[in-house]
Amino acid sequence: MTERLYLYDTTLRDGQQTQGVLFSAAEKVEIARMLDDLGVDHIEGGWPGANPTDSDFFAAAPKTSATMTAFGMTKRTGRSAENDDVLAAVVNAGTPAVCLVGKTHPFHVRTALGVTLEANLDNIKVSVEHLVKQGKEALFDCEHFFDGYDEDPAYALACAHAARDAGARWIVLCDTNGGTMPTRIAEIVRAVIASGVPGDHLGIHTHNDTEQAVAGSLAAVDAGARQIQGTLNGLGERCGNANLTALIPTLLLKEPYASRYATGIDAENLPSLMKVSRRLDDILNRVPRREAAYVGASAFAHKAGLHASAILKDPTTYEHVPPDAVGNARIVPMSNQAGLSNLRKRLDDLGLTGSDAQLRRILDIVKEREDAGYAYDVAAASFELIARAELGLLTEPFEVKRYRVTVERRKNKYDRMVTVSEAVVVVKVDGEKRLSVSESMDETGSDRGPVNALSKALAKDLGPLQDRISDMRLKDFRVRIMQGGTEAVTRVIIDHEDDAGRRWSTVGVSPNIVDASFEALLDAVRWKLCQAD
Ligand SMILES: CC(=O)SCCNC(=O)CCNC(=O)[C@H](O)C(C)(C)COP(=O)(O)OP(=O)(O)OC[C@H]1O[C@@H](n2cnc3c(N)ncnc32)[C@H](O)[C@@H]1OP(=O)(O)O
Ligand SMILES: CC(=O)C(=O)O
Repeated sequence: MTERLYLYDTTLRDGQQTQGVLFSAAEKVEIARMLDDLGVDHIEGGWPGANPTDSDFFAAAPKTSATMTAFGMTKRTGRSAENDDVLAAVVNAGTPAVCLVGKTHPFHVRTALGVTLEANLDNIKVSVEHLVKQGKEALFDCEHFFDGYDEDPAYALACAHAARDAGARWIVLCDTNGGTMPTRIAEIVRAVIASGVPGDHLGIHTHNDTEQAVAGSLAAVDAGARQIQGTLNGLGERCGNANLTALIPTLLLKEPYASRYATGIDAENLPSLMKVSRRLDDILNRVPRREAAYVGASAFAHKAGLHASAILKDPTTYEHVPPDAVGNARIVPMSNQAGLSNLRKRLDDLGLTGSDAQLRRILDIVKEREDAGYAYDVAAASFELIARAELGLLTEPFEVKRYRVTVERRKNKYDRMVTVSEAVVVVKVDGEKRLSVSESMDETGSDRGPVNALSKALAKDLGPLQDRISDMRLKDFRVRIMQGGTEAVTRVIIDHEDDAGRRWSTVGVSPNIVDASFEALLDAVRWKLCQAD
């Protein structure tokens, strides 16, 4: 008989507490949809009232099968729950569930809140009762529970019971500072269950300060907790939270969890995990962690000769789960054979074939260029151009003779200082030179920057080819400085789409951001023309 384990995602709240992470409301909506498609049970959307972005998100929160949850803190001492404006903003966010954090460690009650232990207990009780009265599913995050339990078990338990008696559906034990060992987490979870909080009302929320957040969560489950809180890619305050991107496959694929528990994640959905993880990195403009468990690019990369040779005989020799179970792929980077196998598959998908010599040449070019900073896994259109060129299947219908971009700060006709970029591109089509000039101003008079000017100039007049590129639209532009220091180069990835619904990505690399951008823009036009061919 399988028991239900519940997954509570806090990417949009604790994940947003990661240094350097700042989601827009629209990005939060996209991430919430991804989480919902994945199948988590709760989505903690943020703290309504704490900042305009979180308030905007809740005002237009997407409809989800997962329970959308607003986060906040217990009411402050000296006012009623009804009159606490911070609590009111959380309760009024319109979510079916609310999770409130409260202190459970006497040291924090005295030092951080500066109130008596009794007043804190009353704040917990009254705040949770207030949620229940409003018809909310109430969750109570017991902040610093494990450290609090070690100082004063009776008080930590009293806080958990105050919330439970007030009607909280979930009592979530938090290892807020992330320093508790998994064995101690298990002991304390067992003690909480023995005190009368049933395991199917107990959650675990761990931080990764000793790189054991996932282990701590599993220890809590082994001890009887039935809700796990975590984040995609392990985002979160300081060193992060329990990484759901690692926990989810472990729960679905590893014993004793796979046969003992059911989660809301459909096994058929598991292969979408890698895409979800990459999309989050993409939104954050972060380089995906290659060594990430299950979803990292290196998670199934077999570099050592001994490993590579055995893998080709039977992949289970060096793989603990099949890579496609999580949407990942096997890579054998040091083996020519394995490299060619991968390449053949990609060319096959494009309806292309070539000789072994041609394929080896393509492989060498890709490897050399990736070593120089190109990234063909996220720029498939640029890869296709390399492959077509080497296979003799690419015609170049125009040639770029030169281009120039200038950036000028000047007064406009309303006597306001504005920045304007101007781009000039000279191309040769059918033996005829064509010069195009474009500015970076859009129709509203706003400056769209030098790359926009360059893009418009390049696509402005390709003479007889113009009709074939006129529906191209630049959708996204991502810049990353690679390597750093004096060796730094800039990598630019540009996404385009067209009226046929195609979306394609191209890459450019150079020490100069304008050159890198132009290379990516040029590849985009060349790819579009070769599709039309
Ligand atoms: C463990 C966690 O990760 S919990 C989540 C923490 N997340 C965040 O803090 C992000 C969002 N926070 C914010 O935007 C702001 O801190 C706000 C809007 C919530 C509050 O801002 P401010 O009113 O300016 O207060 P400030 O942040 O300086 O201090 C927090 C206040 O809450 C009090 N407080 C902290 N925890 C609790 C609690 N569980 N219940 C009641 N009050 C609490 C503190 O004692 C402090 O009050 P004080 O200034 O009277 O001592
Ligand atoms: C609530 C929370 O994020 C913590 O205690 O870590």
